[in-house]
Amino acid sequence: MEGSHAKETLNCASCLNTIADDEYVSALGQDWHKECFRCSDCDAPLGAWYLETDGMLFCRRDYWARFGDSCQRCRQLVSGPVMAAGEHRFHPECFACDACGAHLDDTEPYALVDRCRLYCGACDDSGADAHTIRLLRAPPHALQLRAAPGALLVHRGRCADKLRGAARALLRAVRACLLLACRRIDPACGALALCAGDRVLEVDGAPAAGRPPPDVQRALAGAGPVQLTVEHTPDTVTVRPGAPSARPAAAAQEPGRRERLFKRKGADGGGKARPLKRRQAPRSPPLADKERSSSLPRLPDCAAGEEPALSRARSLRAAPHEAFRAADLVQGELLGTGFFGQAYKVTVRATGEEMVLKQLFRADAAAQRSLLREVGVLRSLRHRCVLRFCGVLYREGRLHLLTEYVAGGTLHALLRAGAPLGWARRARLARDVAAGVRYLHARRVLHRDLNSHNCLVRAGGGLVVADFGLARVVRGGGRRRYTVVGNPYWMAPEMMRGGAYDEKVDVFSFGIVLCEIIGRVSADPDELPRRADFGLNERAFVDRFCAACPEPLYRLAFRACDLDPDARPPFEVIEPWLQALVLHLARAQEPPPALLAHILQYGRRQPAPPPAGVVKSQSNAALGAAPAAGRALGKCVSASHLAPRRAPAAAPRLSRSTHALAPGYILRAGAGGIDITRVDDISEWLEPAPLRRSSPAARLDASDSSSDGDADCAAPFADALRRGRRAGYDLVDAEAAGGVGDVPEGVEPKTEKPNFFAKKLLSPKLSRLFRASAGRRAAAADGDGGERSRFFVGRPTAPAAPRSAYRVRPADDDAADADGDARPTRAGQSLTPTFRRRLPAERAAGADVRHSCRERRPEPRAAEQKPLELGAEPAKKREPAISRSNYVKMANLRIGPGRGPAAARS
Ligand SMILES: Nc1ncnc2c1ncn2[C@@H]1O[C@H](COP(=O)(O)OP(=O)(O)OP(=O)(O)O)[C@@H](O)[C@H]1O
Repeated sequence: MEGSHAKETLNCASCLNTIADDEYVSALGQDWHKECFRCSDCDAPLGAWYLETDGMLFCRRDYWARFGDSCQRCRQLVSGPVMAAGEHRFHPECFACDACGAHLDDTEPYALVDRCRLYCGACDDSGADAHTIRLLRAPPHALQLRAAPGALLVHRGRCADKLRGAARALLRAVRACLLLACRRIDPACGALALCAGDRVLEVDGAPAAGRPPPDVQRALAGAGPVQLTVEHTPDTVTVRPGAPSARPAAAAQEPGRRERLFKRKGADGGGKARPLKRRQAPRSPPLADKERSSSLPRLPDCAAGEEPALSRARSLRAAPHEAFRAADLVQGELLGTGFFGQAYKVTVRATGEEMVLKQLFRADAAAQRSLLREVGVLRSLRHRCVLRFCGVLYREGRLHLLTEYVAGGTLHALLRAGAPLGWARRARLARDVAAGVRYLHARRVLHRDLNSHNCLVRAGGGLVVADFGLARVVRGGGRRRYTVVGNPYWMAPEMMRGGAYDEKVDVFSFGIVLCEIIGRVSADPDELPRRADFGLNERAFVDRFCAACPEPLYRLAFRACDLDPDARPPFEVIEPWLQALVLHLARAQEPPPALLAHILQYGRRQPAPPPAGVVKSQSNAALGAAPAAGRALGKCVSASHLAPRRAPAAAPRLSRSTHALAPGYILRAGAGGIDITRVDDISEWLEPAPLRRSSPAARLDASDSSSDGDADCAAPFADALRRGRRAGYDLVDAEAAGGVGDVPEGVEPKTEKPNFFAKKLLSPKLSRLFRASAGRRAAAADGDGGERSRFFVGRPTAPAAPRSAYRVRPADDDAADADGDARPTRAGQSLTPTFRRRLPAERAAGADVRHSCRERRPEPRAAEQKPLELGAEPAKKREPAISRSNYVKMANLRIGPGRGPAAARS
C-alpha cells in the first residue's frame, strides 16, 4: 500500500507533472519522467552519464563546453590531471617541448609562446615581442619581498635596469615589492628575461593574485629554489586569428544554440529556468546504472600559513588522478617486461598505496605513442573489471603510467599454475573478462589485445582487463579497416586477413581466452587445436578438453570463436549468460537447458518448418505462443538435459563429441498438452538440412557466405532469389523448403552484388585516391606509390616469454596512422589508417629482424569459412595440422631470420 501511495505522488522534477509511467529515472535525489531527463543545453536525452551544476543537467559535451577546459595542444577535454600554463590547460602527456620533444614536469622551466608553442627552458629563445607565459626558477633567497609597497631597492649590477622593471612588474601583480639580488641570479635560470609589465601569475605553483604578503615572504625565504610563473604581454599582443581560448565561451552565448531550461509541460515555447528542488533524503533509490560525475573543483585557495605545493598539477584540483613526482614514490620489484616497457611495483610514500609504474625502456616514437594511447584510454575508464588508472609521472622528460597494483598475477599464470580451479570459479573469471570488455565496448573502446596475459587476477579472486596500449576509440558504427594489431593467437580471423573489423574482434579473442580457461591450455596453436582458417577446431577441443566442462561454457566459447563476426554474440549478451552460469555452478546446480539452447541458437536463423507440422523455436518463450493442437512446438533440448546425466549401463557410452549427435528430445504440442518426443538425431533439430551449392557459376558473395547456410529454409525461396542471395542453391533443396514453384525459371536478381562498387571504392588501392593525405604519406614513406604493408612482429623479450614473439603492432613508419589510433577524435584527421602492401619483389631486401611482410591473400572461399559444427556430419576433408609456426606463417606475420621460435625451428 505504502509503495503504491509513494508511486502515486511522484512528481517529475523537470515538468512537475505526476509520474504515472512505470519507468522513470531517479537521480540526484529526485524523480524524472524518462523523457524529461534531458540535457538543459542540447535537449538530448541523458543516459548513464550526466552532469549537474546549479540544478541544471548537462550531457558531457555541453557540460565541458560550458565549464570544462580543453587541452591547448590537442583540443580535447581535460578531465584528469592537468598541466597549467597561466590560463591555458594541457593534458600532462601533451605538455612537451615543441623543439626537443621532452615532456615537461611541473617544476621544469618552460616558455609558452603565443599561446601555442611550448619550449623547455633549454630550447626557449623567444624574443620579447611575443606573448609568453614562462616558468622560471630562481635560486634560494635571490628574491626578497619588501614589506613597504613601492620601496624598490635595486642592487648594483649590470642588469639593474632590467631588474628594476621586473621588480615593478612583480609589484603590480603581487602588491608587494620584490627585491632581486641580481648578483646571485644565474642567467641560465631565465629570470633575466623578465620585463617591465610582466604579470606574476604564480609563486611556487600557487596563484599569486590576492595572496597575502607574509605567504609570499615565506615562499621567497624558503630553502629551495623559488618558482615563478610570469606572463609577458607585449604592448600589442599578437593574437592569432581563431586562436582558441582555453575556456570555450559559454554555449548559451553562442547564437543559435538551443537553451532548454526545465520547462513545465504545456508551457509556451519560452520556458523558464528553474533550479532543481532538493530533497533531504532521496525518495526512491537511484538507478543502479546512473553515475554522477562531479564538476571540476575550482582552484583551491591557499589557506593562511599553509605551505603551497610546488606542483602545478596538484595545486589545481583535487582529482582522483594525479600527476606524481619521482620523489613521491618508492620503487619496488620488477613485475614484468612487455613489448615496449617494463612494469615496476611502486609505493606512494605519503599513503603507502601500492601501484604499478609502467616505464618505457625504448625511447622511440612508437613506444611513446603506445604509452600515450594507453594513458589516453585508461584515464577515462572506471569499472571494477578494468584496470584503474592512478596517474602519470614524469622523469627525465619521459612519461610513465601509474595504475593500480593487481596482486594475483596474470590469468595465464593462474591457469598454468597447478592449483585446482572449480567450474564456478572459471565461469566467474570468464564473466569478469566479459564484464570488463562489455564496459569498454559501451564506451566505444576496442581493446584489440585481449588475451590471458592482459587479464590480471586480484588477490580476492576478481579479474581486471589491462593493457590498453593497442586500444582504439571508435567513432560511429560498422566495420572498418583499422590497423592489424594484437597477438595472432588471439586475433580474429577477419583482422588476420587484413579485412575490416569492429568490436567483434574482441569477442573472438574472448572466445580463445575462454578456451584457455576451460582447457587450462595455452592459446599456442601447438596446444589449442585450431583450423587452417584461423577458427577453433571445435571437435578436437571437445575431445581433448571438455570431458568435465559444463556444456554451455564450451558452447559459448565456440559461439564467440565463430568465423562470422555477426554470429558472435556481443558482450552484453555474453555477460548475462555467464552470470547465469555462475549462479548455477556456484550452487552446484545443472545449468538450465534454456541457457544452452540460447547459446546454441544465437545468431542462427530460424530453421525450416518441418513438413510434419513441427516447428522449432528459439526459446521457452515460444512455448506459450504455440499454435493450437496439431502443430508441435519447437523447443529442442539436448538429451543430456532431460535424460539422467549418467547413461544406463546397457547404453553405449558416448564421448562428449558424439553426445551432440545422440538421440534427443523435442517438445511437441499434442492435442492434450505438451509431449516430449524422442528423436534419433537431435542435430536434425538443432541444424537444418544443409543446402548444397549448385554450380561453380554461383554468384554468392564471399561476404555473405558465412551467414548463409541454415536459416533461410523458413523464408520462401522466391524471396531469397529476389534478394539475390541464394542463387547458388539447388532447386531441389529449394523445393523441399517450399515456395520455389512461384518463381519463374531464370529469374536473375539484379541486385546480385549490391555493395560491389562500395567494395571496390573501399579497396586499399582505390581508397587511397580518396584520402589524399593518407595517400601522400604512403607514397612518401614507400617511394613507390604506397603499395606496401608493414607490420612488425616483436621478438621475444626473454625465452620465457615466447608469446611476445608474435606480438603484432603497427610498424614505426605507420606513425601517422598510429597517431590516428592514439587520437582518433582529433579534428580533421583521417581515422582510418592506410593499409599498405609490400611488393613481393622487395620483401627480401626490406625484411629486417623486426619487420614482417604481408601481402593480401585471396579471400577464402565460403566453404572454407564455414565452421565445423559438432552437430553436423563429420567433415570429409581432413583438417590440415596447425602448429605454432605454420599458424603464424599462414597469417603472413612472418618473423625475420634468426628471431623467434618459429625461425629457430626452421
Ligand atoms: N597493474 C599491474 N598489476 C600487477 N602486475 C602487473 C600490472 N601491470 C603489469 N603487470 C605485470 O607486468 C608485466 C609486464 O606488463 P606490461 O604491461 O609492461 O607488459 P605486457 O602487458 O605484458 O606487454 P605490452 O607492454 O607489450 O602490452 C605483465 O605481464 C604483468 O605480469
